Amino acid sequence: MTHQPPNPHAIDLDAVTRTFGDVTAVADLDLTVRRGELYGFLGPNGAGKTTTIGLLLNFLQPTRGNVRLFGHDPRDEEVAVKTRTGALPQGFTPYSRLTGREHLEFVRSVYGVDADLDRFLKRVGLLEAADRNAGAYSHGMTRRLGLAMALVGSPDLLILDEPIAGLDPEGARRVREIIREENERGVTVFVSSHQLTHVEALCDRVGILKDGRLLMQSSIADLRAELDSASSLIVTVETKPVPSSVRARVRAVDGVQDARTTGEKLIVDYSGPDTHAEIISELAESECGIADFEIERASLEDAFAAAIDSNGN
Ligand SMILES: Nc1ncnc2c1ncn2[C@@H]1O[C@H](COP(=O)(O)OP(=O)(O)OP(=O)(O)O)[C@@H](O)[C@H]1O
Repeated sequence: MTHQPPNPHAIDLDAVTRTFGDVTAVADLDLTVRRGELYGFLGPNGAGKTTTIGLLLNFLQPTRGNVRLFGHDPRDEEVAVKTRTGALPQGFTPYSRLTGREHLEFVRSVYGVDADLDRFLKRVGLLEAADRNAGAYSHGMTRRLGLAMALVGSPDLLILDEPIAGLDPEGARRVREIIREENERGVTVFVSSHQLTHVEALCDRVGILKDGRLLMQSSIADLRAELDSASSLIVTVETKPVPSSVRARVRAVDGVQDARTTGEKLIVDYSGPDTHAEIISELAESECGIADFEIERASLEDAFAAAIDSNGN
C-alpha cells in the first residue's frame, strides 16, 4: 500500500470566483495557506473577505473554481472539514436565551469532545459572565464568546473574520494573545481584517484583497524590508526656487521615483539604501545648496493604503 504524504496546505483556493447576480465578490482567486501558517487576509470594506470566508466554511459555494481545506472539498466532505475547523464568522450573534456557558456546552456536544469549559471561558475573559444570558453581552463579549466557541473543538484550522474589530485595547490584546498561542501549538490561522495594524504584529504572511482580487501577497518581513528602503528625503534648500534643471538631475539619480518642490522644500521619493547620499551630493553641487534635510520613512500602514489606492482608484 502506498502512503500518501499529508497535504501541506491547510487552505487551497484554485481560480475561485463567486458572483451575486451581476456583482463579482471574488474573482479568479488563487490562494494557498500552508499548515501552521498565520495568514492575514486584508482588504478594505467590500473587498470580498467575508465572501471568501463563506466559501471556506461552505456557507457559500463557488460559482467557478475549487476550494480545498486539508485537501478536502468542503462541498463533498463537509464533516471531515468541519471537525478540523473552528470559525468566528463576521455576523455571529448568540442565542439570546442561552448563557455563555450553554453556548460552549452546545459546541462541546456537537464536537463530542471532553473540554474543560471554565478554561475556555477564562481564556477569553468571560468566566464571571459565563452564566448570564449571552443576548445581553456587549459587542466585545460576543466576539470573545464566538472565539471561545471556535476553540472548544481543538481545531487544526481557525478561520476568524475580523476578530479584533470593535474590541477595546484589553479585548484586542487578549484575542491577539490567544491567536498567537493557538498558532504556537500548531494551529493554522486565517484571520481577516480591514486594518493592517490589527494583524501586522501577528501574521507570518499577508494577502491584500480588493474588488475580489488578490493585489499582493508577502511575508511581513519582506514587506518591511521593502519599505525600509522606501522613503522621502525632504530638503530645505539655501537658494530658492529650485530650478527645473536641478529637479531633473535629481530625478535622474538611480532609485529616485519623484522630485517635487513645495515652498523652499524639495521632496524626493526614493528607494534603495544608498540613494539618499547620491541625492544629497547632487544637490550640494548644484546652485541651490542644502540648508537642512530629513528622511521620512514609509510605514506599513502607508504601504497598505498605497497598495489599495494604486489599484483602480
Ligand atoms: N449575499 C450577497 N448578495 C449580493 N451581494 C453581496 C452578497 N454578499 C456580498 N456581496 C457583495 O460582494 C462584495 C464583497 O462583499 P464582502 O462582504 O465579501 O466584502 P468584505 O471584504 O468582507 O467587506 P467588509 O470588510 O465590509 O465586511 C460587496 O460588493 C458586497 O456588496
